[in-house]
Amino acid sequence: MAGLPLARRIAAGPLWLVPLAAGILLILVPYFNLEYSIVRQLQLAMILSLLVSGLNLSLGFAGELALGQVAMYAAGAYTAGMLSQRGHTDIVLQLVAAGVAALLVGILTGIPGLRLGSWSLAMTSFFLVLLLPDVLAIFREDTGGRNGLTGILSPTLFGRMLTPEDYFMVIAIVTVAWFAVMRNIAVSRHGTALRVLKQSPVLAASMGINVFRMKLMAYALGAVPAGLAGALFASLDLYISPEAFSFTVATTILAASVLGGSASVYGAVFGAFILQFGLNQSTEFQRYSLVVTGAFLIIGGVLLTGGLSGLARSLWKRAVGEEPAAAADKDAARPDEVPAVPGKVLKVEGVAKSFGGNQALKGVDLVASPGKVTALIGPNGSGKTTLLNMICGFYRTDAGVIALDDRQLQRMGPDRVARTGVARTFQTPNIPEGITVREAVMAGRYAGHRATVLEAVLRLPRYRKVRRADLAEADRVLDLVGIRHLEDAEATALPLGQRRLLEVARCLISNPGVLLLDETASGLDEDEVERLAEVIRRVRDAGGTVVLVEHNFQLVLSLADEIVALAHGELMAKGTPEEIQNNERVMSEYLGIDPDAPAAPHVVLADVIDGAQEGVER
Ligand SMILES: Nc1ncnc2c1ncn2[C@@H]1O[C@H](COP(=O)(O)OP(=O)(O)OP(=O)(O)O)[C@@H](O)[C@H]1O
Repeated sequence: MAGLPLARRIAAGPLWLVPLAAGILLILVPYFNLEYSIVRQLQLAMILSLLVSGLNLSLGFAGELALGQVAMYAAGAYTAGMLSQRGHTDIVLQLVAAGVAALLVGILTGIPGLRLGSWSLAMTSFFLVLLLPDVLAIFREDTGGRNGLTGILSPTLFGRMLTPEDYFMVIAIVTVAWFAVMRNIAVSRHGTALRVLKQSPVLAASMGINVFRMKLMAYALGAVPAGLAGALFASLDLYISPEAFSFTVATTILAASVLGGSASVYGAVFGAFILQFGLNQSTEFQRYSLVVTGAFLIIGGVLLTGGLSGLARSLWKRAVGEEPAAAADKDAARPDEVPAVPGKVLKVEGVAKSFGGNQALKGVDLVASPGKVTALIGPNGSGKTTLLNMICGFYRTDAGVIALDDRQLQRMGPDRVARTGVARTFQTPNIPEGITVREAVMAGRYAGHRATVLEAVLRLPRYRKVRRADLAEADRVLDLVGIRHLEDAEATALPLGQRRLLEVARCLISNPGVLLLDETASGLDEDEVERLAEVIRRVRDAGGTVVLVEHNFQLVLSLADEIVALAHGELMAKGTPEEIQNNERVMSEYLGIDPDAPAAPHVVLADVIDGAQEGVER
């Protein structure tokens, strides 16, 4: 697809200039002599877009539904209002205090909400909104209770009283500054890590990311713009009351987020402006605001995947004419020299696990060494995946020891196990949406190499150093698996074979002590299996420790240095490929080949295995 020439030219330039220009226009609105009603709607829309942006951080980026933005909005507004009542009218002071107060509310409500897991954050934050009027009533001496907070003084800046025009500019500058922060977070390694978390907490933990801390960070950080919005709102009308923080406002924020596209940075602005101007089109709309909001929610959620920003993005892609990933060059050159992949010794001794009365593993031993491929085979239900999940820390052992070199893993959670050096792929490739191949691979270094969110927002030297290393390492491992030519493609758009190679690259970038490959060849055609086998050989020859859980017996025979065969949760056989091929129990129980059948087994074994394989593969 060729695309439109103008769109291609714009796409080649720095795209961030577009929102920057829009931001500058917004700041300059007071010079355009617009009607008062429009100016007011613009101010309210900017305040709403701050609220929506905060929700997007937890809902759109981290995948956690939280409705508590309104409570943090109120925390910011009442903090600023009460400061003002007491004569502290400086808007910068109020913004800082409101941001901190909202952050505290975010942390305090986020910890129990997230600890309880699944839907509890949505529920706790929902109750927070319902409880708000009562909380304000309890502290009515300070908050004015249901009557609202009066006596808020006009805002000042460094001792100077602000005119309405000045105050518009303050709101616009805060909004533009927050969206610059949000954009820097979204395109940083933290933004990618949040998308990993949204894709799957299991994936995030397997990459060494502390899921709880990451979710809390997204939720609490999302509180900051809500606090800022509260402070800006308090000084806008110089009066606040509980009605401004009602459940209707919570649904408006949610509807604007979904309509604009919650996984997008600037979608918050689209959604907020449409909701703000839409709801104020007529008094009828305002009277039935919940219904109107619901309609917007349905339009955004049902008719538009990814909201308006998702629609804009796909139209833009069509205009620019991006090449689909699958059409890219298939046989990219791979480097002859492979840098070392220093593996560690994985030892599993006497590991047992039962699920209720079902004894899935009954004391299994396994040793995987550097520079070797150790294959784990067995019929369906023999306990391979259970063992893999126990090595990775997803299941606790009932008995036995799992160690990587000298460190015991069996009591660690999955993120700690991953940080110790265990990396894994998944039976179904687990790849986050909305990021490129390069970003998906770089995410594998997130947990092992730190740069704080503040360093990312301000692009400080440590962040830039880590980022440079992320990029260089991504090039290295993408070269190693042979898909570097696809690094700018959308990761989820790759065909299955390349997605599996991407997962291997994402593991390798963390310099794993052991690489666990969970049925990596399933669903691949012959060429793809051969490419995968070549990659595994390269990793092994470079000194990596590889554990291969695989149903493709031919692949296992061609790659493995040692094969461990399980049956009914127990060791059935262990040995070299040759020994396993000659093991009658493996032949009969795993492959269903009758050892007494009249044939010269070694001559026809490959054909027999091929035939038997169809029965084994799922
Ligand atoms: N979370 C779980 N809860 C209950 N039982 C489980 C759980 N996970 C595994 N099992 C049981 O443990 C046994 C081993 O299953 P497991 O998935 O480890 O086998 P497998 O060898 O990986 O099979 P497959 O080749 O089909 O992936 C099975 O009986 C399975 O039903």
